[in-house]
Amino acid sequence: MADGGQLVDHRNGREVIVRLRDVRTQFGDHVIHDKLDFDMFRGEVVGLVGGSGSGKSVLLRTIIGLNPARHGRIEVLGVDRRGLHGKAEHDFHAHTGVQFQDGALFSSLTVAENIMVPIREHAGLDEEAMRCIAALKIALVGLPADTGEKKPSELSGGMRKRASLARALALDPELLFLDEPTAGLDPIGASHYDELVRSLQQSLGLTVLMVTHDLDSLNAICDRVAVLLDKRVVAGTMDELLAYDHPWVREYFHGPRGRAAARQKDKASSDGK
Ligand SMILES: Nc1ncnc2c1ncn2[C@@H]1O[C@H](COP(=O)(O)OP(=O)(O)OP(=O)(O)O)[C@@H](O)[C@H]1O
Repeated sequence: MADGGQLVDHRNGREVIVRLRDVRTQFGDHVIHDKLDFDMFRGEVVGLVGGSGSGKSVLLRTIIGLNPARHGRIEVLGVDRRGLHGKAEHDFHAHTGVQFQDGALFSSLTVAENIMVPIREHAGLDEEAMRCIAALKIALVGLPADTGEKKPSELSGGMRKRASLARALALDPELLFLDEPTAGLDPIGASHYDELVRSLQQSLGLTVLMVTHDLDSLNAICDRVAVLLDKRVVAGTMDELLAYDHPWVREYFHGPRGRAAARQKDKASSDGK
């Protein structure tokens, strides 16, 4: 195994933007991650998969600093997470955007007001400028302009996901974390969301970590896949993981859903020729 939990070394001089070494997380006696290494390179989309309860959301929360690691080193954007407190931590959050599993929009606020929350907290702009930025982000994620005046409860599930993505992009982050963003969407809605993330990643130069159960998303937009296995990360391209011999990996990637997703990918690439 190469550095950072990689099956094959993909560094090739690329900038490591997230670097975890020997990380352990636990709740009481329940150890979730142990001796975990993980690297992410600038500009890539990494899908994070693993069995239910394997610790995907906890890993994401640990990287962004919402869950303290018991042991190990976590560097994000070249900064040691553990050394961040007060203003430095506050500034750090401006460089990262998060779309939580349930969207986590404030139900009493309109979509525009939701997007303005992080801007108000970090940028200190006047009301008019914040409204302009909110309108821009709403357009960026492909929502109609009048969505800004609506409450989250007035939106469809797919629109709420886009609204929550717009809020995650409010401060033009370098790093975007998405926790099961396509859960609950129908396959067409999910594939439109995937296309949106890919095009935003390319146009804005984002680095994206996406927790997912969705094999279609992995095939469609992820450059590499990180699998949580036995409390550690094993990361590689889809082809490298398909060749990796582990019971969970075999069942996940080579089971009926894995085969269907692979057929879909083959069809998409032959249609594109
Ligand atoms: N705040 C917490 N306190 C105690 N245990 C927790 C806490 N958060 C998560 N856990 C436990 O950590 C483990 C990993 O949880 P996590 O939510 O990361 O799993 P997951 O891989 O994202 O699962 P799923 O795919 O079902 O969403 C679970 O056993 C969960 O019960």
